[in-house]
Amino acid sequence: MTQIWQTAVSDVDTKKISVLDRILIGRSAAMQQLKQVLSVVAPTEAPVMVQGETGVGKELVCEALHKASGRSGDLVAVNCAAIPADLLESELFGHEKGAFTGADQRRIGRIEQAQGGTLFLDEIGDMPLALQAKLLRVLETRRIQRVGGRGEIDVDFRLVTATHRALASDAEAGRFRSDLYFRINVFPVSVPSLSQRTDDIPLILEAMIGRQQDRNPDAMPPHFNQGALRALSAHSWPGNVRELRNMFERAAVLFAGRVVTAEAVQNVLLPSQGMTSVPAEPVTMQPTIIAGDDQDAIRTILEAEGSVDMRSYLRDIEERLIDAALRKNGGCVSQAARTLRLQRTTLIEKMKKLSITREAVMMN
Ligand SMILES: Nc1ncnc2c1ncn2[C@@H]1O[C@H](COP(=O)(O)OP(=O)(O)OP(=O)(O)O)[C@@H](O)[C@H]1O
Repeated sequence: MTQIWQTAVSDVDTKKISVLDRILIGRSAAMQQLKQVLSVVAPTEAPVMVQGETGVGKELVCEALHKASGRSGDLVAVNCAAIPADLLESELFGHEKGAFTGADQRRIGRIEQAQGGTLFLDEIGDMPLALQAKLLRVLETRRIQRVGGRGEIDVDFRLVTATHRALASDAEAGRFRSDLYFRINVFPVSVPSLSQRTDDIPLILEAMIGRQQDRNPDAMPPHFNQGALRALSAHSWPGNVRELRNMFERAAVLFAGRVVTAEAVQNVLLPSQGMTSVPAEPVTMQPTIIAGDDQDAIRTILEAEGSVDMRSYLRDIEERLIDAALRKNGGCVSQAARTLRLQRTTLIEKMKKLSITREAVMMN
C-alpha cells in the first residue's frame, strides 16, 4: 500500500468496516486491505471500477460498497452481457408508451430506478459502442431521456462497474470508448483471487454453513476436518469463491452431517487437479456436461457409501440452475425461464416449491 493510501485509510470509519465485514467474508491481509480501501471510497461519489477474476466476488464488492455508502436509494444491477444489445437501451433508460412496437406502457429504466442509490453495470465491456456514447452523456450531464421521450430527467446515482475484459486494451484498440473508460475508471478496485487468500477458506465455509442453516434449520452441515482444509488450501481455484460455493453445495448434499476428509476433497469434491472444468456459470453449460461432471462424483460416492439421496441431489441441481439463471438475467424471471427453456409459470411454480425468491438470489 502506498504512503498516500496508508494515510487515507488510517482514519477509516469502523462502522463502515463492520458493514463490509458482514458482507465480504475474509480476514486475510489482502481482504483487510480491500475493505479499508472500500471504506474510504464508499461514502464518496467517485465512480468505482471493480476488477478481478471470474467468481472472485466483484458483485458482492459492489453490494458492500452500496451498503457502506449511506446512500438511501436502491442498488440496481444490470448485466450488460446478459441483455440483448437492442433491448439494453430501453432497459437502462426506460421508454415512453408507444416508443416502439410492443411498448404498450411507460417503463422506468434501471438508471432512474437507481435514483439516490447505486447503479452497478456488470460486464460494461460488452456494452455496444452507440450506447456507450449515451452513457457518457448521462455521466456528464446527470440527465437522461427515456426512449421515445421528449423531456430530460435529472438523475442522481453512484456508478459502479465491473468487467472481465482488459478494458484498457479494448479502449486502445477502439473496441471501447476511451473517454468513457477514463470517466468510469476514476477509482479502480482490485479483488484478490481466492488462491491469494486461502487463509479465508475456513471462514467462508463457516458463513456458507450458516447460510445453509438459515435456509433449512434441519439440514445437517458437512464438517471439513483439518486435512480437508489443507487440501482445499492447496487447490488452485480458477473459479474462485464461486467454485468454492459449488464445491460446498456438493459437499452439503453428498456429506450432509458427515466428516469431509482430504481424500473426499481430492476424489469426490474436487476430483480433477486444477478443476478447470468447474463452470463460471453452470447455466451456460450443456446438460450433458453437468451430468458428466457429477457422474464421477456420484459413482465414487456410490462405491464408498452404497447409496445417495437422489431426491435431495436433484433438488440441489434444480436450485443451482434456477439460482444461476436468475443471476445471469439480473433477477428477471421471464428471461431466466427462457434460459432454462421452461414456461415462465413452470419456473414460478418451481421457485415457490423450492422457496427461492429472486430478491434473496440477487442479495446473495
Ligand atoms: N468474500 C466472500 N465471502 C462470501 N461469499 C463470497 C465472497 N466473495 C464471493 N462470494 C460468493 O461467490 C459467488 C460469486 O461472487 P460474485 O458473483 O460476486 O463474483 P463475480 O466476481 O462478480 O463473478 P463474475 O466475474 O463471474 O461476474 C457468489 O455466490 C458470492 O456470494
